Amino acid sequence: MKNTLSSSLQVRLSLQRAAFSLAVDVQLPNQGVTALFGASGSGKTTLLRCIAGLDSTPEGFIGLNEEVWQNGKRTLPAYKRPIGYVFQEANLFPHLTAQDNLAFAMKRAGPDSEVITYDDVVELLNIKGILSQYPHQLSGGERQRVAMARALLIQPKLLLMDEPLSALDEGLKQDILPYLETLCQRAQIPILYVSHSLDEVIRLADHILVLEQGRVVEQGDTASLLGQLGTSFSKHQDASVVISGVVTQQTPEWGLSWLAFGEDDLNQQTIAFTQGKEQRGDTVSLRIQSRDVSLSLSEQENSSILNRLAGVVDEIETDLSDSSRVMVRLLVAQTPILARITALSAHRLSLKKGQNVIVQIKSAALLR
Ligand SMILES: Nc1ncnc2c1ncn2[C@@H]1O[C@H](COP(=O)(O)OP(=O)(O)OP(=O)(O)O)[C@@H](O)[C@H]1O
Repeated sequence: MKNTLSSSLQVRLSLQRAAFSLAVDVQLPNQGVTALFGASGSGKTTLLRCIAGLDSTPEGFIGLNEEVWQNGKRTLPAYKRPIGYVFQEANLFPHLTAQDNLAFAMKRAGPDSEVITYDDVVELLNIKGILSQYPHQLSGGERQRVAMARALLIQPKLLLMDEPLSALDEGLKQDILPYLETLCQRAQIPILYVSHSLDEVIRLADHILVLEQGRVVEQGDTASLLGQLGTSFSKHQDASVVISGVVTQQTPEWGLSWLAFGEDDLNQQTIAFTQGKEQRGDTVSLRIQSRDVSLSLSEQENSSILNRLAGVVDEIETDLSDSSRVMVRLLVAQTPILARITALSAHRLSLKKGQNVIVQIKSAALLR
């Protein structure tokens, strides 16, 4: 089934199921991770299942790059779609070892493309030592890593992940997230990733699609969506922005690295953060939580806060559910940063659009 389409995942679907209706018309990037975010019951799983061909929407259109999987006249059955699917539960065959579960997937692999080799998958997900085990002998996190390996060894052209970490406890989640991050960076295929966790979305997603009652209400690349007001993210208690830049300086004696960010070389600012494995010259993304940002009208020379950046107030949003707080969108070197402060402070500082302020960010609070 071939058609002339631009390079992307195109999904146009409508489905009515009792009181719930799904109506989606989106064109998603054909690379990187797109997070599907939204409240319980908003239709995230239903959308994935329709894309996979597990739920039927005869009128819809689904195409990836030049392949059409569904166009109203013809529908490619689920088992013929080159899709890897990772569910909340690993769903491995209980009577097969991890290795045999993988071998089963490899038999299903499409003949024409090798996304990733067996050795790479085993190394990437660090499962060499558990290949001879049966699923019941594995921990939840190990089972989920095998399930991810299995999904990749189908050599899919699209990977669907439906809350793959939600059944794991917090410790296991933190153990498995780095594998997932590497997988997302290394896999040269588009990934649709359903999650309720803003933390996971920020760490993994390049793009975000927000669903509400079966409709797409927000979408965009992660950094710009997080930097806007009036979205579900700016109202989130963990509202954050992500800034990317280059490490220009390191002071190991103080355990700090310095990141230069900004629109261009002439208009850059530098921010200190706790040193990790990064080297000078590396590109690094930092998450700044709005609650860790404070504002001042003048330089506080005697402050313990290292990061004191010149910024301009761009927009102020009142919090309808809590009149004691406001969210201020600032531009620092043309980069949006959000500050959640009290309404009283905003009043005392007479904050208004276009005002110059000093944006103070605690280095110790910055997250990689
Ligand atoms: N098999 C089904 N028959 C009837 N209604 C269904 C069926 N599966 C899901 N629904 C309904 O469709 C709506 C969307 O469900 P869906 O599972 O896609 O939401 P979701 O966003 O993935 O939710 P969650 O985050 O809780 O997993 C819900 O109202 C749900 O009750």
